[in-house]
Amino acid sequence: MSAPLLSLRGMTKGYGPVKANQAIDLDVAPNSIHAILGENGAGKSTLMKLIYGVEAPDAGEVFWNGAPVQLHSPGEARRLGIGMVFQHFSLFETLTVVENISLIVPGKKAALATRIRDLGRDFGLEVDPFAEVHALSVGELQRVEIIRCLMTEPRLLILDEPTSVLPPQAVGLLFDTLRRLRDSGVSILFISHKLDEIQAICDRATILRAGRVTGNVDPRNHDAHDLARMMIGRDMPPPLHPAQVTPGEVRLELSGLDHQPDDPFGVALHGISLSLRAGEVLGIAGISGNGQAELSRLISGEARLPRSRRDEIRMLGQGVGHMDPGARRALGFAFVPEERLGRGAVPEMTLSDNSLLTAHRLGMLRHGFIDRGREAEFTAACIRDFDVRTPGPDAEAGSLSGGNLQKFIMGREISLGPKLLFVAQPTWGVDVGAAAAIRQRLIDLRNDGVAVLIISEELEELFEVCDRIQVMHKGRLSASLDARITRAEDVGRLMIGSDGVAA
Ligand SMILES: Nc1ncnc2c1ncn2[C@@H]1O[C@H](COP(=O)(O)OP(=O)(O)OP(=O)(O)O)[C@@H](O)[C@H]1O
Repeated sequence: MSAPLLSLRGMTKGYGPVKANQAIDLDVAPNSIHAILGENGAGKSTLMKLIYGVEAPDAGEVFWNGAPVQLHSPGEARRLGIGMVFQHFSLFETLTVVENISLIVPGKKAALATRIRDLGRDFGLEVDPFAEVHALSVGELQRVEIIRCLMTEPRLLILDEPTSVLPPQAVGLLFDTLRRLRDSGVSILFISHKLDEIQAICDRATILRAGRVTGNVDPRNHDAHDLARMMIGRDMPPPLHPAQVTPGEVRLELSGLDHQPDDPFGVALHGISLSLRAGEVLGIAGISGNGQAELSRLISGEARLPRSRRDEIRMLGQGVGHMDPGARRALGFAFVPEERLGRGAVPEMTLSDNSLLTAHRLGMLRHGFIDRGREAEFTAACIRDFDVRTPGPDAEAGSLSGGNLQKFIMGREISLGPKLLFVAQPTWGVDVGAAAAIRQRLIDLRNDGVAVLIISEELEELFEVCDRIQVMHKGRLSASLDARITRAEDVGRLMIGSDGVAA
């Protein structure tokens, strides 16, 4: 390898008892796309935070072009030439692209707009500098974030799970951009759980397990199975076996639901109809931003209909359109929202207290007092059954890695023993081994007669677990398709609004 652009030696970082990074060595070559992979909680995000100066290491050295450097803040990292694009975008919706960029990059607006157009042309990141941010698609938002980073002329760009927010069609475009960047002299650190993506685009992969480096390979020389084994330390679980189940009574029914959300940037829903029975998994496919968030809020009860329209959403035999989430949960409904922090869990609270939020009905409240023993027992069982990597029930939810928090929330909701379970993005940010386990759990629930509704952007996932699929596009829901006989391309066509299947 040519002299590395960035070298880490012995990087170590602990959070209390958790050894998030232990003596990590890493060399990133110039002009390379370097993957960091590892299961949930392996220490990937921690390592990126050390490189970007967000966190300080307990021990270890950093070399930039061979010279030792200290990275005390993101500002220092940026001055050296290190940029980072986070998973969660930080743009102001009511400002234009160029206005957003001018908040960080100095210069006159006209000159900035020209640079935005030039970078767009050179790297396949076309976006209108004068477009208002709220009107952009997720793919365009990501382009703006990358452009903003490129304007500081980085030599190393860190991308944290960049494809997890993108619809399938946009992934190829992003990869073209990354290749062009590499060829123009920018190295890229690429975090992803998707092994096929890593093989498609990365020249090098460093694998982490439990905070240590367990492999450093050319991913093109290993198949996905090999990489998964290095990552999780064992073979992947065998494929799923959905049992023959005769669906039972209808547990969720929406009939011709129209809805205009309060949010001025929200998507209006038109004539949404679906029917889900006990012992069935129904999947809602679609590119995010087509009304899934609005539909989720109506089903969970976070958004409500007037009492007179309550029968437009029927759940477990009752019209529930006017009911709040607590009243719906009392009927046997459980729900995992897409946003883990803030809606799925309260980051500042312990896992035990987060259990209480939805599981209090399971005998955790007695005469107005919390039964702490019961609460801790329930939480410990979720942690054990769903392989949540954390010191224990007293850990704060915000201290868990993204994937482990997702496993915890899934575990909590499944442990409620619901009759109707609704999950948005069940395996978002979850590593391959844990994702397979979660999908198996969903199928087991179905086999046990639970009605399961899933919203997911991952078509493969939907085909793996669903009996039927409906596709959301511009606030409308397609007719129901039988997952066993429908082709992915047909769903793909409905996702972009060109109707290739007879509804
Ligand atoms: N601020 C914090 N306080 C306490 N523990 C933390 C903190 N940040 C991370 N950890 C712990 O450090 C370990 C590594 O977490 P990290 O977020 O780096 O993992 P990751 O590989 O990025 O996981 P994922 O794929 O789930 O995002 C985990 O056990 C996590 O719980």
